[in-house]
Amino acid sequence: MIELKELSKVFDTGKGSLKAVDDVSLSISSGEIFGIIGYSGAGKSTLIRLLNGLEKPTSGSVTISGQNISASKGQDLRKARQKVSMIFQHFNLLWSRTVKENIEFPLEIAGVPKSKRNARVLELVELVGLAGRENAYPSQLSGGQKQRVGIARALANDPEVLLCDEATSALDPQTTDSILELLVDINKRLGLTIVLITHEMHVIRKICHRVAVMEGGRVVELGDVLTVFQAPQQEITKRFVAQVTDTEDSNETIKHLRELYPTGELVKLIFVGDQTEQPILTKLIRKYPVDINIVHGNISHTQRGAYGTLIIQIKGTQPEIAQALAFLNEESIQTEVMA
Ligand SMILES: Nc1ncnc2c1ncn2[C@@H]1O[C@H](COP(=O)(O)OP(=O)(O)OP(=O)(O)O)[C@@H](O)[C@H]1O
Repeated sequence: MIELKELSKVFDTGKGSLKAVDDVSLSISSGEIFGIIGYSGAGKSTLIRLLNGLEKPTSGSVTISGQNISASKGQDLRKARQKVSMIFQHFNLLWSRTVKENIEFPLEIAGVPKSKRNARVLELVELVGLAGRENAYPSQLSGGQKQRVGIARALANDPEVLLCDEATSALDPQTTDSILELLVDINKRLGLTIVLITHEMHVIRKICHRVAVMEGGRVVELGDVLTVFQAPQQEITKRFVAQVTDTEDSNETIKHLRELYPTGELVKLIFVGDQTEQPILTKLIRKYPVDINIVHGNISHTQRGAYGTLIIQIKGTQPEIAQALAFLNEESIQTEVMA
């Protein structure tokens, strides 16, 4: 569906040249929700502008549904860009137009006749949950409602790809969740391919199928969300994953427990997918004469299934503890004895 091949973008700054996107190759399947995460300056915005044809690559290519966007010009480029739509952090609505008129705008530009426009706008208003607010002005809407208008407007001309540029960064956590749910809903209902850029790992965890981590213009890690959360490879990915799993609390608790119980072992267990629903600890204490103390735990849900971490203290003799750990490994639970 989307194919990036050896894509690079170099900017000439006053102080020399700067590689904002550096040799990126990846492909995104039709119907996928693909996340790109990185800190400020990593090259995410430049990459997304290359995707919608607003920037020309210095080298490499962007192909969407078989059409090379980066090599197209004039009428061809306009046609190719119709397949791609975008929503923004600050919504980019027309303030002097109502909800209905904002959503209608891209239809007007595309030359859709007035009679057809009305029906399409009402359909979109319904789809994004704004029924009853058609005649309100953007200034009368909450942030979440403004983004719903942005989404409806982006969908007006039936794009194949929706690009989301930090689309929830200006929203509070609850509103963020409702917009993310809407994106998942339209992805499923319309089979729309979604590419989003963000610096927030919870956005990736909640809705993406796969994730690419960007640093210094390069994609340094790429994989299925569940795999990346379970076993991040790069330092930067570990930091992003820690945003949504580790808490200050757990470190404090471990330190505290170490002082309270100098004996035994503190072990971090990592569960993935179906394992999160199995009574593995019950089996363990029935089988081995060890005591288990649960110190900290959480389960997170991704679009690809659940994963969880649990920190336990195991008390018993050294051979008993070793047997218990071997049992957990046999059950395919990843274990990490904490120092
Ligand atoms: N038009 C431009 N001219 C010169 N340098 C640019 C231009 N656009 C981006 N850059 C530089 O390219 C690098 C990548 O910027 P980019 O905006 O793509 O990163 P980002 O990951 O989106 O960060 P942010 O979230 O802060 O926008 C930065 O060092 C930036 O200063």
